Amino acid sequence: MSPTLICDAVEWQELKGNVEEIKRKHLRDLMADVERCKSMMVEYDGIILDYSRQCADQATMEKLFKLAEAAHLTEKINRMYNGEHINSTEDRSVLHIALRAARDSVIHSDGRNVVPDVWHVIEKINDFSERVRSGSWVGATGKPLKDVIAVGIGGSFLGPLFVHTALQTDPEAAEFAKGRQLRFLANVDPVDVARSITGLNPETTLVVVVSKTFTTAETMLNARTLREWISDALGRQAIAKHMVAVSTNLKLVEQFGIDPNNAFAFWDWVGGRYSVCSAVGVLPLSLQYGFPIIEKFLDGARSIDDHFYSTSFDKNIPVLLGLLSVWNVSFHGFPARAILPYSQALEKFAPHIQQVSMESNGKGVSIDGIPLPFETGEIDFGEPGTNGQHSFYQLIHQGRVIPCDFIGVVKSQRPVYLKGEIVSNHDELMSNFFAQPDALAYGKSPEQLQSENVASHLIPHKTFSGNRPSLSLLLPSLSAYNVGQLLAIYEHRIAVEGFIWGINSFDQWGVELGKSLASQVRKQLNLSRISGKPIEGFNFSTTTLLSRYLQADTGLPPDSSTSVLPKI
Ligand SMILES: O=P(O)(O)OC[C@H]1O[C@H](O)[C@H](O)[C@@H](O)[C@@H]1O
Repeated sequence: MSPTLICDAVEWQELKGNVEEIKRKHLRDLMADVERCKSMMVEYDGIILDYSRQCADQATMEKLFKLAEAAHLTEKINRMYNGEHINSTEDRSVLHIALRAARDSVIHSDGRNVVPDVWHVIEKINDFSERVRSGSWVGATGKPLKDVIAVGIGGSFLGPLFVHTALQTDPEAAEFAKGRQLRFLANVDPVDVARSITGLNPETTLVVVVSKTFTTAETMLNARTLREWISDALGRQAIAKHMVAVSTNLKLVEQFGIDPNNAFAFWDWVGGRYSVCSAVGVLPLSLQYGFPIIEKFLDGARSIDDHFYSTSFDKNIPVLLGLLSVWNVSFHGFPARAILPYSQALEKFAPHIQQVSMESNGKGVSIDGIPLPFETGEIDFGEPGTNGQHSFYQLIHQGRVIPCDFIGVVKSQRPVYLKGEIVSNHDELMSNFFAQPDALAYGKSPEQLQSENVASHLIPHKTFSGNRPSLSLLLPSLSAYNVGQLLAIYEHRIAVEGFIWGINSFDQWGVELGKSLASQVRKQLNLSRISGKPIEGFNFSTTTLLSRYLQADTGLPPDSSTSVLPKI
């Protein structure tokens, strides 16, 4: 494929022209065209995508599909599914689809069919989680392990947290989780350690250390801290019963002191932020809910993998979503995207997508290393509706234009109805899901306000310009299967955006610089605390702040020969 930039393609220029036309139209008028709206609704496997409230028309869509062809989208998707090294800067394939592939499918990476490897680990998780859950695997003092702390950060944390939070209130999953707890320890802040162990007994706790590299500073210090917490209470030999690991680096797992038999592997062709369907998510989630529930989650993701691979662009939900994001960022110039699930169970969805999207697509050069003359990625943020409505929606309605993803669920996980109320509680929630997109699209004109006899000095304040784009995704329910579908839709959408922009969505060099500067600070803190060495090699600003920091009492005993665990 040629190393030219997509913005030089005639198809890109065509869209530049189209956006000027679209800007002259108001969504109010676009929404009046029923044929247009019909063409902007697709359904697959129970999920409906309605993108009729995008500032776009059928001509835009045709041009976006042409842009996709110009960007060789189909070839790029095929190269991903064929296990080619599309993550070229790390010389790796990108095969999270293999993590949820059917047992009999064949997916190659470097000449090897990886599906049997995947299923070998799945079987091991199934077996281990069942032993822990049934009480046949017990802790060092013979007690069943009913609580799990998953230690990990970034991709080794956010996806599993999102899925866990979504399943916690699913009636079927909750039934299987009775009497068990799953907690996460991500931040290296000792306060997070204190929170994660408060109320837990080491005798009945299993710690799962999750790290692709097994070198991440935060995770390793937290893992050492929990190792200390267990051995302090139960002795060093208890580690074998109370700590297991998920990693691609099984050598380091063993060096840490975890029995290699209790390590669950994954592979370098799984990116951290795309790893929730590997042992990273499947192990802690199976410990909590049992593997049969998590298998449904994998099935849901697989359904979308098949759809993404084989469906034409005009009916392909992840492709449509990805193209619309490119349209909003690169042609309309909208820098952000709000993710607004009308479901409290999806409260950790936006934080997960923040990593998947911003770590994948926040890049400054093309995959061939050419500086980009256009912006990539978007600023993702979000909160469940209706909470967001009482927080930042003011800005979305009358301030800056932010394309919104409204995500709704037809059937509540926990229906409630109060006698005498005109609607059920879920209907009340969903009234907002259906109303907000129109409020954004149509707005409210000064003429409407005048006809309502609004005082003239308030008219500018109460006017809504409208013409603010959104799209709606309606899921039938929020079962493990649907959660898997939602995850895969966003994973592939984000890949589509990167494929169109011509960047590498699967590396993350931008996280390295801060890490290496932190290690210089760590060395300085050690030298200053232990031997009173002066601060050297930092600028005026950092030197001043470090001096202030070092002057204060740490709250720790001066003698560093004993460990101190959080007081709880
Ligand atoms: O799983 P680990 O190797 O511990 O990595 C955890 C995280 O580390 C870094 O911050 C990367 O940018 C993330 O993509 C990754 O998920």
